[in-house]
Amino acid sequence: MERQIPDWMSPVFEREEHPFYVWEELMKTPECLSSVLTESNRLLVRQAAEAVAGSNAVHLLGCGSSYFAGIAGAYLFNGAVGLPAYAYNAFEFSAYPPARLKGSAVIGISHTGGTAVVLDSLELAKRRGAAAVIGLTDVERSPLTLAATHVIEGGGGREKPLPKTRSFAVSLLKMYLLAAEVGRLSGDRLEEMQAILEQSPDMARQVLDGSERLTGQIAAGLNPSSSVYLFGAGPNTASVLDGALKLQEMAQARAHAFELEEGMHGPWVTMEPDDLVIVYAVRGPSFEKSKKLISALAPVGVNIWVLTDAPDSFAESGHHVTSLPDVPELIAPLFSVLPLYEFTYRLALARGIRPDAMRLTDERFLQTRLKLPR
Ligand SMILES: O=P(O)(O)OC[C@H]1O[C@](O)(CO)[C@@H](O)[C@@H]1O
Repeated sequence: MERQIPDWMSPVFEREEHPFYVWEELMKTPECLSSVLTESNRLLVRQAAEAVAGSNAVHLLGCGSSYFAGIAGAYLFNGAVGLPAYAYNAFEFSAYPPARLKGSAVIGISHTGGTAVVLDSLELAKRRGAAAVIGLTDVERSPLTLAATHVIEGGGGREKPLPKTRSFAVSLLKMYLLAAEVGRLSGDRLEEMQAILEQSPDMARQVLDGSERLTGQIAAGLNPSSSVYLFGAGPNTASVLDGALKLQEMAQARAHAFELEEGMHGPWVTMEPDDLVIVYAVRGPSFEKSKKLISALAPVGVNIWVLTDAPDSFAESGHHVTSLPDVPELIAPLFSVLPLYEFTYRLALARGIRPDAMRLTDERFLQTRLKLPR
């Protein structure tokens, strides 16, 4: 069948064994975070923050991982900066826009800087009188750069494989730096958060190194037909959404992500004993409820993996436990998502799946991908 493969798609067909591109990109996360922390970028952040500081609300939008980064950003703007903030899928924003965009800040997130509905959304925001139209992209001189009034770049350029990993952490760092600066301009002291962001490349490296062994063990022990359920609350809602997306993209796993409370209102009854349940139990308003979910699931017999900044609370539990860094919950996703990517990569290898390919080596899926409207 006659067809044109776009250039950006060709790397997904290149590698047939470890290390796949997706692994290389994930391992580059620390250096890509460092590339955001440059003097020139700090200037861009300061200029963008001045524009956001005078706004009456913050609207964040993107697709896939970039949308989920927006969800995490909304928690921070609401929780630490005191600006009402909302996150949207970019198509939803452009087709069903919120009322009263005048005077607001609209932040479009796109790793590639070329996703059409993100560009449409920023044009709409300008027409409707937004006070600031900010773009976060990892690709310099991308269409997003032209569409936005302020752009925060850096981040290592376009990821080669279709499933993106480092882009989520990079978008979060840019957004957190922006929020911290807006907070500073408004008189809030977010110094602890700022200090952690400065150390984020080293901390990300520690999380990646520290979780590699356990994530490999969990992946190797999982039954090929098992589903994966992910539960997270607050900012870690973004982590479970992105974790599930990567499990689908890289390992074609049946993965389901839920806000903690939502998952307890029905979806849990579809679990089977061989399934894996991943629960974020992070100190904060949802910690006790997460613990109760974990202990309530015992009779079902599922495998449980707890990601927590309070590992002592689960020392005797018999579950898989990953220790997360001791950081404020509002910026936790920058680190807490990383073990999920490692697990997903190992699961793809264990299941004989090429994680770069997003199933496009199967002609039927390739034909569909080429026809999907973007
Ligand atoms: O951030 P961008 O470049 O707009 O792309 C969005 C999404 O597209 C994908 O690459 C493929 O669906 C996701 O991994 C990513 O989150």
